[in-house]
Amino acid sequence: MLRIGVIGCGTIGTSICRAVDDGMIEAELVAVYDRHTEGVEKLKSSLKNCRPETLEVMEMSRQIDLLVECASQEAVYEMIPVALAAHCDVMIMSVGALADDKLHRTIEKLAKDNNCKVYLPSGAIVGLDGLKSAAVEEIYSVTLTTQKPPGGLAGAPFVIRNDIDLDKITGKTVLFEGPASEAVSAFPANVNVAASLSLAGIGFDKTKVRIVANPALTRNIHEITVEGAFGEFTTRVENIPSPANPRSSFLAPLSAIATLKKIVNPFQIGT
Ligand SMILES: NC(=O)C1=CN([C@@H]2O[C@H](COP(=O)(O)OP(=O)(O)OC[C@H]3O[C@@H](n4cnc5c(N)ncnc54)[C@H](OP(=O)(O)O)[C@@H]3O)[C@@H](O)[C@H]2O)C=CC1
Ligand SMILES: O=C([O-])CC(=O)C(=O)O
Repeated sequence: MLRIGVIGCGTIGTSICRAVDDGMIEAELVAVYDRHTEGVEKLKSSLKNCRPETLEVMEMSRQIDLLVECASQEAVYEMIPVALAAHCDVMIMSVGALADDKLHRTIEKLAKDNNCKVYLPSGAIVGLDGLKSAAVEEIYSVTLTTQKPPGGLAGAPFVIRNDIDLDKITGKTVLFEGPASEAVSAFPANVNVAASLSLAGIGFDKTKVRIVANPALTRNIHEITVEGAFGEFTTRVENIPSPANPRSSFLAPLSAIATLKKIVNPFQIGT
């Protein structure tokens, strides 16, 4: 059975561990880790069947087949190279870290040298399947417009740096417009999806991102428009925010669980 370790015991990590615990994913949950000991203990005590150890990445990687990162972009730098060097496959949720070309190339080389896979779930967006197919031929443009209730953008470096008082926003306001390369560091906990889009399509510099604070919303909306030799498509998802972390949409942990189910399933459905 696939042996997994989970880094980050927050919203997504907890959902993944519970899905393994409930038998929804046929895997063994060997270890978990978070920089907050109380988060780890809370998660472990909520599990009915699994008894994971608490292990740091080096020790964890010796005992698992797949490391699941659901912590932060910083954790991708710290832990993914370590796991790949120890011959573990990896799944990355904080995909925005891969906008750093040096890190991207390091991860790609380690994965190839150690014969490992790097899984990037679709996360909170829909349409990556179509984009991947379309990208076989020329893509002319990819645009992501993300709208969140202002509270869902709290703590973003862009908001802090520009001294934006999110409580004072009374109407739909465009906060950011620019390339995905800038968006993922300006809003590291909000538009990791822009990184997945960039990697599946035309790269971080050409993928355009617009981030909108909209106090009229209770949902996180991601709208994607792709134009290319194939024609044009638009997808729009209205995501219910995760109750424990309004920055992350509920679809994100579901996507992580679906990816793990795909890894252990002999049938590989979809592009
Ligand atoms: N690809 C996608 O579509 C999506 C990606 N995401 C990303 O997935 C990641 C997880 O999201 P979510 O579960 O909602 O986040 P949470 O904040 O709920 O949980 C993350 C946990 O990991 C901890 N953590 C962060 N960095 C480290 C580290 N270097 N070492 C150990 N522990 C660490 C956090 O601590 P602390 O609170 O101190 O940071 C926190 O306890 C985030 O980066 C998020 O932006 C989220 C939604 C969609
Ligand atoms: O969950 C979402 O809506 C998207 C998100 O936070 C991210 O991509 O980082």
